[in-house]
Amino acid sequence: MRDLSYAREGHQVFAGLNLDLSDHRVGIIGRNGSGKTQMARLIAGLAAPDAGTITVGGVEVATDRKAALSTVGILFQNPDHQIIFPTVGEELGFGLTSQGLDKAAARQRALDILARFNRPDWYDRPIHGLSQGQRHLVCLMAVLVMAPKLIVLDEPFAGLDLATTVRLSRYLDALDPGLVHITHDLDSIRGYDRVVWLDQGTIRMDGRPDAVLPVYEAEMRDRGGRDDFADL
Ligand SMILES: Nc1ncnc2c1ncn2[C@@H]1O[C@H](COP(=O)(O)OP(=O)(O)OP(=O)(O)O)[C@@H](O)[C@H]1O
Repeated sequence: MRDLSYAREGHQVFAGLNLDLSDHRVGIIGRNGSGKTQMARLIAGLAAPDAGTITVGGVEVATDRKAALSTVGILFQNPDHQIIFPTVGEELGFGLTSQGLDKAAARQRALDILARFNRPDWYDRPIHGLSQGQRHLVCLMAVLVMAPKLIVLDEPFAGLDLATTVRLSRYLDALDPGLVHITHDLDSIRGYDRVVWLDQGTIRMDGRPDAVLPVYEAEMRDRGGRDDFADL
């Protein structure tokens, strides 16, 4: 991100931010409202900056939407905000056909990824009949089928049972694409290469997890211990 400025409905979220997230696995932490989700949307090219540029793997994601689709994938907390199509197969094939792949090739790629996740019978399954955890898995497969260079995770495990969370985290950790993981669950990023602490749209601290997380935790406990809600 270079000289990034971005406002939403009059609220200045970022003003001249510079940040390079080229480490393999980066955790992003910060209080509610610090700008994490807006940063995720900007990195994925779902929103365009008012000024400055965001480049992922050489692609300017806000302007080159087609290239951005196969460069960066994003997983949200709520899969229902992400899923568009009635069946699993259509959901998995959509990104591929919009990249110019013909229907038969897209179907094969979708079947391949379903087989990889041990769900060969899901192609024609209606998504409304899947559980929340299963829908998360569909979203993850829809991202992976595009073979992106970077995956942005915006609290994707909230509401999932522990076994599913551990399994999905384990899977994501072993992947080749870079990860930018936004979370309030500090344990899930302790083993990452780097943690960036966002505070009111600026970088408060940036470094290895064992340097950043203890300072963050101490400050949050200190703030939480006071009866002052004015800073929310
Ligand atoms: N549609 C909007 N209109 C106006 N302001 C907005 C809008 N969306 C977000 N904001 C503001 O932008 C700032 C950053 O919001 P953001 O959703 O990125 O926070 P966050 O760090 O993801 O918070 P949380 O941890 O609660 O999810 C907040 O001050 C928020 O009020």
